[in-house]
Amino acid sequence: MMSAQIAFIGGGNMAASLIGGLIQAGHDPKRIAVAEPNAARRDWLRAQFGVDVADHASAVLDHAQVVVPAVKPQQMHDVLSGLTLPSGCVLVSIAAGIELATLRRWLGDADIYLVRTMPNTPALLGAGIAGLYADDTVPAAARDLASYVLGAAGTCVWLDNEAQIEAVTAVSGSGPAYFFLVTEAMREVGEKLGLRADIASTLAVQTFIGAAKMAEDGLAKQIDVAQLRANVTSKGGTTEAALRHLESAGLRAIFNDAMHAAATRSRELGASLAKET
Ligand SMILES: NC(=O)C1=CN([C@@H]2O[C@H](COP(=O)(O)OP(=O)(O)OC[C@H]3O[C@@H](n4cnc5c(N)ncnc54)[C@H](O)[C@@H]3O)[C@@H](O)[C@H]2O)C=CC1
Ligand SMILES: O=C(O)[C@@H]1CCC=N1
Repeated sequence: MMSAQIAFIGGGNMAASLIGGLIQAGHDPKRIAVAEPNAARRDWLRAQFGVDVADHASAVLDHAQVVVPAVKPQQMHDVLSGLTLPSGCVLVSIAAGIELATLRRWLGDADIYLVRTMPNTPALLGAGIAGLYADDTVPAAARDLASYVLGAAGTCVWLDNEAQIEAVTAVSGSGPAYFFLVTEAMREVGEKLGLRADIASTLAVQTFIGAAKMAEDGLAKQIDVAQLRANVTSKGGTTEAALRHLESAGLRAIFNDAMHAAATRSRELGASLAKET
C-alpha cells in the first residue's frame, strides 16, 4: 500500500490534512500528486510536503490507484464530470453531503470503485478520525485502499449504512470547530478575569490538550468522560459552580440543536446538489 499512487484533486485544508497524515505515516511524497489551480497554494504544497503538483486534474490521474476529489461540494459536479478516471481506481469522496448515487451519476459509466467518507482536519497530525461507507459492490481490496489513505491520518470507522455519514459529519467532521470555539471563549473570559492575553491563550489551549489526552487515556482504560468530569468536580467547589451554570443554561440542548443543524445541512447540501445537476 505504501507504493500506491494517490491523486488529490484540490489541495486545500482537508487535502493538506490527509497528505500530512500520509507523509507522517511514511508514504513516499513522490507517489502523491495534487491538482490545484491556485499557484501560491501549489508552491506551498510542494514546499511543505514535497509532493508532485499540477494545475489541472488530468495531469495527476496517470496510474492513480486512489483518487481523492478534495474540492468544495459545490465544485464537485464540475470537477468530476470533466474527468477520465483510470479504470479500476478507487474514488474516495470526502465531500460533505454528496450521496454515492449522485457521485455515480456524475461519473457516468466510469469503471471505478466508490467509497464515501467523512474525515476531519486533525488528520494533519495523524490524529484524525473518519467514517467510511461503501456498498456491497465494492471489494475488500478497494476498501483496504480507502482505509489505508484515511487510516494513515488516524482512525477509520466503517459504517453500516450511508445515512450514518451525516451523524459522523455532525460529531467528528465538524467537531474540531466546536472544541476550538469553546477554547476561544475560555481564552476571552480568561482575559476578562484579568489574565494577559498570551497567558489566557496558553492556559485555554493547554487545558484543551490536557483534557484531550485524559479522554484518550480514558478511552483505552474504559474510563468514561463523564467520570473524568466528575473527578474534576469537587463537591461545593469551583467546577461545580461553573458546570451548574452550563447545564442550567442549556449546553446539552444547544449541542443537540447545533449538531442536528450540521446533519440537516449535510442532507440539504446533498439534496440541492443532486437536484441542480
Ligand atoms: N475542512 C474540513 O474540516 C473538512 C472538509 N471536508 C470536505 O473536504 C472538501 C474540501 O474542503 P476544504 O479542504 O475545507 O476546502 P478548501 O477550500 O480548503 O479546498 C478546496 C481546494 O480546491 C481547489 N480547487 C477549486 N477548484 C478546483 C478544481 N477545479 N480543480 C482542482 N482544485 C480545485 C481550491 O483552490 C482549494 O485549494 C469539501 O468537500 C468538504 O466537504 C470533509 C471533512 C472535513
Ligand atoms: O464545514 C463543512 O462543510 C466541512 C465538512 C465537515 C467539516 N467541514
